[in-house]
Amino acid sequence: MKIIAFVGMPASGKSEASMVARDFGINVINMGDVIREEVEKRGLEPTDKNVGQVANDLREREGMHAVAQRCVPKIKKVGSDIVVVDGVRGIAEVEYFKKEFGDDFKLISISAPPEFRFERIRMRGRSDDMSDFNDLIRRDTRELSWGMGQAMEDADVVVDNTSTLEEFKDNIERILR
Ligand SMILES: Nc1ncnc2c1ncn2[C@@H]1O[C@H](COP(=O)(O)OP(=O)(O)OP(=O)(O)O)[C@@H](O)[C@H]1O
Repeated sequence: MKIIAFVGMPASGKSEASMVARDFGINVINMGDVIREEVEKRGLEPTDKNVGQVANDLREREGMHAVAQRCVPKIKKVGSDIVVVDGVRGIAEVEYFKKEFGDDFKLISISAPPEFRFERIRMRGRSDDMSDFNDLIRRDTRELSWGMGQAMEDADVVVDNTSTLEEFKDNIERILR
C-alpha cells in the first residue's frame, strides 16, 4: 500500500492535486474531514471557528500528531494499493505517518509564493477566505509556527505551482503515475 500526502501553504493547490487523484479513481482522505467529524461528535456547528478550536483541542490533548493518528485507521480501512492524504499540516504528522507506513509513505510539497496564492484566493471567493494580503501572511505565519515549514522541507518531491492550472495538473498526474 502506498500513501501519498500533499502538503503546502494555504491555497497552494492541494485540492486541485487531490482532484487529479480522484479522477484517477484514487481514494482521498481529507484530514480536515477528520476534524469536522469530531466537531459533529461534540454536537457543535461546523463553523470555521469551531473547526479551528477542535483541531487545537485535539492537538493539545493528544499531541501534534493527533489528526494523523485518527487518519491511520481510515487509510487502512480503504485497503487499496494507493491512498492520497490531503491536508498534512506539520512535521509531527509526517513523522507519525512515516512511523506507521515506513517508505510506503511519500510526501509531495506544493509550492507557490504568497502573491500567486493571494490572487487565486481572490478568484476562488470561498466563504472562509481572507480578503487582505496581510491576513494571508498572518495565516502563513501561523501555519509555519505549527511545523508546516519543516514538513515541506521533509518532502520527497516538490511541485511548483506558478504556471497554468493545466501544467500543474499534468505534473501531479505524472508524479501519481
Ligand atoms: N496554477 C493555477 N493557476 C490558476 N489557478 C490555480 C492554480 N492552482 C490552483 N488554482 C486555484 O487556486 C485556488 C486555490 O487552490 P486549492 O483550493 O487547490 O488550494 P488548497 O491548497 O487546497 O487551499 P487551502 O489550503 O486554502 O484549502 C483554487 O481556486 C484553484 O482552482
